[in-house]
Amino acid sequence: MATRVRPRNKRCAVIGGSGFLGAHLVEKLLDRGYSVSVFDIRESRELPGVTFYQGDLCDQQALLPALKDVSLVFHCASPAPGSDNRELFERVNIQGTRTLIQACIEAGVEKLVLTSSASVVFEGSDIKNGREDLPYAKKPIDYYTETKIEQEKMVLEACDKENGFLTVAIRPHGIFGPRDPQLVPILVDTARRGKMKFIIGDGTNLVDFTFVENVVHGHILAAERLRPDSPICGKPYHITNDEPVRFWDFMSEVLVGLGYNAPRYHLPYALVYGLALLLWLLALILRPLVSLKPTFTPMRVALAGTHHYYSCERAKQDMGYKPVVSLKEGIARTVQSYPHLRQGS
Ligand SMILES: NC(=O)C1=CN([C@@H]2O[C@H](COP(=O)(O)OP(=O)(O)OC[C@H]3O[C@@H](n4cnc5c(N)ncnc54)[C@H](O)[C@@H]3O)[C@@H](O)[C@H]2O)C=CC1
Ligand SMILES: CC(C)CCC[C@@H](C)[C@H]1CC[C@H]2C3=C(CC[C@]12C)[C@@]1(C)CCC(=O)C[C@@H]1CC3
Repeated sequence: MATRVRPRNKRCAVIGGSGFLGAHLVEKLLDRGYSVSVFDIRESRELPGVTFYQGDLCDQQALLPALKDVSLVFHCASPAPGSDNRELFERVNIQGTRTLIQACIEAGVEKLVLTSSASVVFEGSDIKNGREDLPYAKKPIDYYTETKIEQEKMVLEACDKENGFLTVAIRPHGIFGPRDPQLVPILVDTARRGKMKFIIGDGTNLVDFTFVENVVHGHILAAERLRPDSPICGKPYHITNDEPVRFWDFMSEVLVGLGYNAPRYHLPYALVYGLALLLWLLALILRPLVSLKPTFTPMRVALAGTHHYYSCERAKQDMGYKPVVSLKEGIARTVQSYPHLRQGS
């Protein structure tokens, strides 16, 4: 029997495809008839239609086989944002992205879709309905944000219609959903250690939390709309649930859904932020002797106590984006997917 050869424009690669977002993206791409190469430093679960390449993004020779005969690349690899390893962020997010762009050009890839972050404009103070024309953070709040800014600039500047290499950046915010390794697990761990009793600030700050399937939907729309005549070339796009929610209502809904108490007592934002900063400094000073991992980092406190929600009007206009799963439904599906994190299990 003759094997069906998939057209080149249905072959794509997902860099970081073993991760939370990457794996959801791979599953949706398969549903839509793509064949997928996954490139990741970590192994992923085997799926029909997926060829897995294990390697480091910073190694061009390792990347090239994964990009062979591929016209579309999604780049969603990054070190975990919670780390404070500057060298690792610079190596993977900056040097690795530069290497990936060179490898894409060498392999004849036509389109590159970057997973950036709405946090590239966040400096720790309120952002309400922020649009994509906000300037990049001048004082990024951590190394993750600092290197995500450089990464996004590099990818957007590489957009070259004349030579047939098109790029776009998707900026999601607060991704959550089944198999997320950070938001729900960190929240539950904090609750289990009895530290989720307090609301930082007055609890009215609005935030975007975006269900993973909406983020995937935004990536695929961008990839399919990315053509030389399209307005999206070389631009960043916010992708959110378009339903800003009070940070503490969201946390409470997840906690209560899993059988834990919602936080009740208020603490002043400035006090908690100051303490988090002190702890962070202490951890830095003591690093040669002992490894301290504070739960309440300055970044987490800033995210928990300020407004940060973004407009996705541009994505609606230029690519017809509309969330496919509501916040309510997303929370219900997420809570259901973590039976092992329920209170008492
Ligand atoms: N989780 C969130 O709330 C948000 C995430 N993002 C971005 O979305 C992307 C995906 O994030 P998640 O899926 O949450 O993270 P994740 O940690 O689950 O996935 C990242 C993947 O990148 C891989 N990776 C790391 N270093 C690598 C290297 N040197 N070479 C090859 N692969 C490497 C990891 O092994 C992992 O599988 C990242 O770019 C992140 O900055 C943006 C906004 C919010
Ligand atoms: C201990 C509690 C005060 C907070 C627990 C939940 C947090 C772990 C998460 C709440 C907002 C999340 C978030 C991110 C990571 C996880 C949270 C801090 C990002 C920093 C992930 C990477 C990004 O690009 C931006 C995200 C913003 C929201």
